[in-house]
Amino acid sequence: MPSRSFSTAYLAQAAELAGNPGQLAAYNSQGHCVVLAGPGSGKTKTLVLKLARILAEDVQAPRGAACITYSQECARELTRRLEMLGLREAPNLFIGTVHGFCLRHLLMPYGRLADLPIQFPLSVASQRVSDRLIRQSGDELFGANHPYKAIDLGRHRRSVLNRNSVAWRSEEELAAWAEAYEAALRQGGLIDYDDMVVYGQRLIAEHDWVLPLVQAKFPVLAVDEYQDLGVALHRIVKRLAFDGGVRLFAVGDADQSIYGFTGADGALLMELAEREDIEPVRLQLNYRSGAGIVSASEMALGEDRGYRANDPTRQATIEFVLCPDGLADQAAHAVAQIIPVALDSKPGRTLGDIAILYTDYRAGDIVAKAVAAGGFDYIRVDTAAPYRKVALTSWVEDCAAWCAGGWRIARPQLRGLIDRYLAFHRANLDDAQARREGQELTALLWALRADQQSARDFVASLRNGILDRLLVAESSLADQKEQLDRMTAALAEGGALATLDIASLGGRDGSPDHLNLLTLHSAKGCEYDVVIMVGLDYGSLPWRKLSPEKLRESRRLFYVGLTRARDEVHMLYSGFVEGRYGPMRHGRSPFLDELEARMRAANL
Ligand SMILES: Nc1ncnc2c1ncn2[C@@H]1O[C@H](COP(=O)(O)OP(=O)(O)OP(=O)(O)O)[C@@H](O)[C@H]1O
Repeated sequence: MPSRSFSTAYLAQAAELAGNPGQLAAYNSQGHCVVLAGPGSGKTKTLVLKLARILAEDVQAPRGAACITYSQECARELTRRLEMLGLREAPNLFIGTVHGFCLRHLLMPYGRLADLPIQFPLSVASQRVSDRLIRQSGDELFGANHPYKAIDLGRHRRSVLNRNSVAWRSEEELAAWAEAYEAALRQGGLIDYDDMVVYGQRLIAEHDWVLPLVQAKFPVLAVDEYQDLGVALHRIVKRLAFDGGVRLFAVGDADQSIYGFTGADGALLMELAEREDIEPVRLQLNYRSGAGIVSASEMALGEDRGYRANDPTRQATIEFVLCPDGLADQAAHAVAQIIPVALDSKPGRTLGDIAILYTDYRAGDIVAKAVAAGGFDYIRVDTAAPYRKVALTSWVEDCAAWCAGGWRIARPQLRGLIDRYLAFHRANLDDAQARREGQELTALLWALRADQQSARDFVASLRNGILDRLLVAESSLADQKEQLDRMTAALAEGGALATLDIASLGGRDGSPDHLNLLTLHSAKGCEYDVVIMVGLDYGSLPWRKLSPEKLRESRRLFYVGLTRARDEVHMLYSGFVEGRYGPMRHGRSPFLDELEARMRAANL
């Protein structure tokens, strides 16, 4: 057990690992370690504790660690959990997405020296500009209404890194489109999100001198959700760890790999775990779900992984519900029947403990309408959400949480908010400047504390007070400014979030008073008492006529949904999906047929 000074929260959590030999082995590991484990097995918990321990025992400031993950939601969860242990974003602790790491810690410091063929200072294309250039370059090459899809363009760029290879040319149209789009970006002096990782990889692969510089700053690299990170990051990790002497601690679950369309591949995690110089650790206990849900989820996956519930006596509810009149009927049933009963059946359970999961934002629109008609407030996470979570919008939400009362219990911590704010300044601030900026932010947030205030006024004050000035000075934040502008527009009179108050803005990642509406993809990494999955019809999940690989990925998506639940899973279906020309009656999802048959055979 650790020797240096640790917070009480750390000691309490670390003590919990003592009962789990796998977690303990990972926690005590001395070199590179990869934790492979199923849902709810405490991978993220082990990762944050191990990182805290390494930082206290093995690494001296100003050296530190980089902790990276795939999405902004996961990065925020990591930030939250590390803060609870007393660790927060700092010059020697990076907590964020792979894109943020590549931009801030590879391309910005070393890209110019390496003479990368991109323009410095770096300027990141906003989503709007990037979408426009993709569309224009495609139309110019192939004419309007061409059959090629932007999603495939992205996958090709992310997954084939060698532009001189046969693989790059094997999809000739996508290669030509990528080259035209990138030329248009460069003409505007811009890079996009994929460029960050692709050029980050190139920098690391082609310039040996970068390795000791990264290693000097970050002798430790922790990666969460490894299965989602794709081939470019995999190469960055391998080069840093096995050529650059960076110590690696990675966790992931290939069965939860659901981003194949972005080029991610669960096999990369397995490849890593099979190396001789890595200590692999497997975790079997599921702390999250009741035993019935653990068994059912393995049946849904169609694989026997040997996972067990930590508490085999805990009750679980799993039900299949036919709602014959389509998705709106399913949503109405969830609102009128399932949610009221779920709220009543466990003392202290709130709306925040319940989630409705669906396949895409169109289904989200139908669900949101039914939920609003039922009089419930909700938080919605999908592509139709009024703004995307990027580091800046997440930070604004966390400032709101602090001002709305979080300051009383240091959740989030003010120091963490200041350090994240300083990290938005791409130019290195000297100590005096950093202190001044920190003092200014503190004074502003202190003045904005209020238990009740409109979110619109709060965001306007934050922008007028400090943010707009920052955004004018930092062109590399253009993509993030776009999302902040969308947040501002949604909060304006007549906007989708016009009535939001500061506490709800701060609680958009989870609030006891709001039901959670999410796509199955966004639910990754989350947990709820009660999970209601809607749209489980053939043609929706899975789509029909999928390739075997895409069908496997759909099954994993179904598995991710099921495994979010602690106590109850309700699976709703109608037996048809709405098509362009009316209902298409292909029956319910074959995943449900299989699962129900297996559960019956096992007497579950
Ligand atoms: N040793 C332990 N003792 C008690 N509770 C634990 C232990 N390890 C993890 N937990 C709890 O189990 C739950 C799941 O943990 P965590 O989120 O770290 O799992 P995960 O493996 O990252 O899950 P997923 O892959 O589904 O996102 C959390 O509520 C966590 O606090």
